[in-house]
Amino acid sequence: MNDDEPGLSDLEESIVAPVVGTDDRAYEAALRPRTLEEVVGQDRVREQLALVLDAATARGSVPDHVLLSGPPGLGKTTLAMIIANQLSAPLRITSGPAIQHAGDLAAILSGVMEGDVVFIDEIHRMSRPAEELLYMAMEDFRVDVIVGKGPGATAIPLEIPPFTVVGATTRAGLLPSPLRDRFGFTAQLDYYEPQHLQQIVTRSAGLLALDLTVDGAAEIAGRSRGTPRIANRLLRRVRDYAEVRTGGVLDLAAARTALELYEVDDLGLDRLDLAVLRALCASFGGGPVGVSTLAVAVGEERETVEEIAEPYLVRLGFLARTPRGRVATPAAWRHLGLTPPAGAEVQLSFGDDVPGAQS
Ligand SMILES: Nc1ncnc2c1ncn2[C@@H]1O[C@H](COP(=O)(O)OP(=O)(O)OP(=O)(O)O)[C@@H](O)[C@H]1O
Ligand SMILES: [Mg+2]
Repeated sequence: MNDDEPGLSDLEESIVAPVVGTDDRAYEAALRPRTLEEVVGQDRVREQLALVLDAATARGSVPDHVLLSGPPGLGKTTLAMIIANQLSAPLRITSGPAIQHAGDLAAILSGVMEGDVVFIDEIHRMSRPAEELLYMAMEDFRVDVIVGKGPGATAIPLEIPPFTVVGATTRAGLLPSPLRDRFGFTAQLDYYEPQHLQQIVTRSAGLLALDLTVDGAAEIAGRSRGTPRIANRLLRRVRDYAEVRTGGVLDLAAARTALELYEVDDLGLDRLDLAVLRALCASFGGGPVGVSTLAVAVGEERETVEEIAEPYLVRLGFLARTPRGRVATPAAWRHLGLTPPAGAEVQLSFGDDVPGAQS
């Protein structure tokens, strides 16, 4: 995992964290859709991808390189596996952090066979020299293998057969544009609608042979923050509860009680999210307040507040990052059962998303 990214241990502990946790892995393999038809939601991406793959198959050529971009847990790895599956092609899996030297990538690419799919997860974390090698391989199907060291080193060009790179990134903005430009197709994954999440947990319940009712599924979906990975994780917590307390029926009451027990509220806010909102409204009158001050008030690192709690609060329209600091919106006050002060609307006119705004 990405040890260098702040607050990750907190992320993994949290039940509503979008990133993969240790107990997700075993389940995810079983719950992953294996074909495009099984993928729920993301209709546009699914149609576009189907077209790219079908056209290549019809032409008897390899498809364009594909970049999958979007927040954690929305299905990038799933789609990469499906691409290889639909092409009946072997999938070679690697990741940006694993490719620190151009030679690491050269070693992988020099073993590629015609039509292989090379999946590079977290592609934005590759080293610069490796990126440069990748451009060339993607465009010209050629890599320069460096033989020897220092001034005597020579580059031996090596042809590689046509293949397809599937890159995945949570931070498309960090990809240098020459690399981005070499992908013929970019799929931008977006957060899921509640009805799609409901379909996803219903499907997962079927695969796990669970007795999940329609309203139970809707309840879990509503608390899943638009993210299939979270939906599947909440489903497992509700299952635990149901097995022990309700004889195995995952209905609305079981879902509600279980998720309240795990401190996931009806919008999917957890303890940290609520602590941030409460501090902002109750201790700082709704702001503006600097993020560092806010972090101290909830007893967390600034990074934890900024990267774990805030993105979803901003997405919900509960918190605004203004040049003068963080501000609670009237919706946030109301979610806490508080009355927004007069003028809460006015404060928002400072702007709504200024990353790195005053702290
Ligand atoms: N469209 C979907 N339909 C059904 N299940 C899905 C869908 N998308 C994702 N999932 C489920 O969510 C889980 C997480 O998806 P996946 O691992 O593909 O996310 P990711 O985008 O690769 O995340 P990360 O950025 O952390 O690598 C999968 O195991 C799968 O069960
Ligand atoms: Mg992934």
